Amino acid sequence: MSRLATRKQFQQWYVTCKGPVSLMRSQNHRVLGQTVLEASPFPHFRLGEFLGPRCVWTHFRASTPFVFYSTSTNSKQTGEHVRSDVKPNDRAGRISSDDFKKLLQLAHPERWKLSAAVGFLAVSSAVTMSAPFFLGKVIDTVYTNTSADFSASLTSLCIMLAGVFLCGGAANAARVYLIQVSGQQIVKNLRESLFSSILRQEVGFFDKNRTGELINRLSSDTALVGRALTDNMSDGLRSVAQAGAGVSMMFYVSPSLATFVLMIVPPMAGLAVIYGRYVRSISKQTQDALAQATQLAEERIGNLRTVRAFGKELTEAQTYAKKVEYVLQLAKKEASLSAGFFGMTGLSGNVIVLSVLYKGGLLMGSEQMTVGELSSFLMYAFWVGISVAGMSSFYSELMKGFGAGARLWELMARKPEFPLNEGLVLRPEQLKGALEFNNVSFAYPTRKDFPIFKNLSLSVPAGSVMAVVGSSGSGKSTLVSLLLRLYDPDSGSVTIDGHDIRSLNASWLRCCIGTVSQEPVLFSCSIAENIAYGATDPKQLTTQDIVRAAQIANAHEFINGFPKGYDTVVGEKGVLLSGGQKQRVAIARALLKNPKILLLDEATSALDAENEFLVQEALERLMQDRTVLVIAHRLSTIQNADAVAVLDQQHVVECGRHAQLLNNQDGFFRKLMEKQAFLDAEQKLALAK
Ligand SMILES: Nc1ncnc2c1ncn2[C@@H]1O[C@H](COP(=O)(O)OP(=O)(O)OP(=O)(O)O)[C@@H](O)[C@H]1O
Repeated sequence: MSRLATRKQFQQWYVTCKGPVSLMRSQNHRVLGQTVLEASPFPHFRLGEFLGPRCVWTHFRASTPFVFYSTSTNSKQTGEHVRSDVKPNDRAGRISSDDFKKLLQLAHPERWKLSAAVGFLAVSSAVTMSAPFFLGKVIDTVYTNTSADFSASLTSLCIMLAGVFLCGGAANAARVYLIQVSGQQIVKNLRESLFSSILRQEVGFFDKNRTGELINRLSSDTALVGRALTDNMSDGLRSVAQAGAGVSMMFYVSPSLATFVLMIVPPMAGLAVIYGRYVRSISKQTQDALAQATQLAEERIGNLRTVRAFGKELTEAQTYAKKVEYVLQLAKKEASLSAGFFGMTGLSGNVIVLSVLYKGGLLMGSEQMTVGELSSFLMYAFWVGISVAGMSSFYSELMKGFGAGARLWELMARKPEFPLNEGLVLRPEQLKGALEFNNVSFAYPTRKDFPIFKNLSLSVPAGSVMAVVGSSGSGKSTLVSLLLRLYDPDSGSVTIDGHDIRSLNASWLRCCIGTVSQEPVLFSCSIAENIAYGATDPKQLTTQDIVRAAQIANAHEFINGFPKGYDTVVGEKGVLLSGGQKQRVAIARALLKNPKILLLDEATSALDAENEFLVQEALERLMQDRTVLVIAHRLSTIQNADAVAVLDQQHVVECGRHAQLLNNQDGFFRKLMEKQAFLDAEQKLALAK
């Protein structure tokens, strides 16, 4: 979470957006105020005008795409019309000593390889920079051709030079190898710790952050940091060393020609740098636009079934076409600017060479320079030009690395709101499974102004089955999330056998609770692997264990019906299985977990009669001897439960046995059942027709 400490920093952040926006100020997750801007300041306004100086965390919601940019740092953030957490990176473009330290720490385990690489770099650069001098000597030897043993001295000079070049080549190869291996090692370490840091975060974090953005940090930001530390650092060092050595050698070979060159090069190089920066900013815009198009494509392809079901292929294709058209326009602009840039740099390079030849020719005419010296000088000028160009790209790549690094440190340092593996672990015989919600009030972190529960209390005795009913959106699934401690209540407590779950070890707690949801998610691997996922230690499992679980879950037969049996791969999210089959695999998975507490979310979508029977039978077997909280949609589940809790108006309005609740003529449950019965009758009528 980045802190926007002073008003001055705020003042420099601007927003462009065509539609209404709302800005929310909060501190320590408490909303301090909200400003809704309907239309007046658009399309361009300054954040500082609307937000106070002590605002440390700002939520921004807009109805159309928006862009944030800072005039002070020239950095920018874009977004779609969905909500976004604004974290302007005021440090963009500036390197703090802390950032530098962190980068160095990252390189520390690879210090020996990197030091060796720097040694090889020194050797290869020395060879590269001595080459023009000795080549000049060769040219002079050939040109003057006066001595009697001309052939012998030329041969020995060339053999010596070939040996030196061979050493230079070998040193360069060793440098490249060591740098690349260390870079990959650093990226690997970074990815490992970032991935485990992401997995440790609480579920609320994933409500606020987009998956695509996190994946991007994992794949490209880590690669950028690795490259900045290794390839860029090595290329940068080489450029600096070669530019320094080149300029010195130019002065050594001909001080007057070197002074002349240094008078014309800096202004031209300055112009090229300014122009290059402009080209880079356009290129950044193209990248941003491309990222938006890719994001759209990713989401629509990932949810192709929904697109198809709504017949939106054409609309989506047109939306995508508009986005890529925008990318094309920017790319054309970039192309013409780049064309100008490269044309100009090529021309200026030739102008410099021409000037050196002209001035060098004059010096040769007055016998102040030999042909070999002029050749050496030209080669040094060429190397200096290449090294200076390398230094400018080194700087921009290093900045990119620092920017990516800052985003990674932030994520890696983030402490999850609930630690995963701390707290009390009960002994197996201590765990009975009695559940209790005591005066629980709760609102989701992303919607603090929309309470889901107010002083809700509910008690589920150990070993009993509690059915939870209520209209859609009344908070049934939220009860399950609180029990799994995916979120913490704002007030009140949730207890298991009298222990507040906040005091229990969260990993252990989740091992004691089995869940089967309406739409179970399977992973894209084999059926056997999906079932084994439920076991605490899958390595201890035998094939018989998996088959037995599948048999109890009524899944064995259909699995055996597949040509590859238990090795059948189920596709992304289990898309290659039917709804009923997925549920039975999920039940087998839960059976292997053998939990004391079971949280079930019955499927609302009707299965065919046979599947319904098989799933129901499997569920009944799974429920035996456990405390069960079931979000019930079937009358039979409600009738067979030990108690039924009815959720409405943010709390439990009724709780008791099915028959008892039905007897209450004005009760919410009775009305719900009447409505349900009415719906059922209508469904039967529709089927009969
Ligand atoms: N991650 C979330 N962030 C913010 N709000 C949420 C989140 N998940 C659910 N909600 C909101 O919380 C409320 C209760 O949702 P919940 O899923 O618990 O209801 P439900 O009774 O299970 O509904 P249904 O029967 O339709 O599945 C809804 O208004 C929903 O929009």
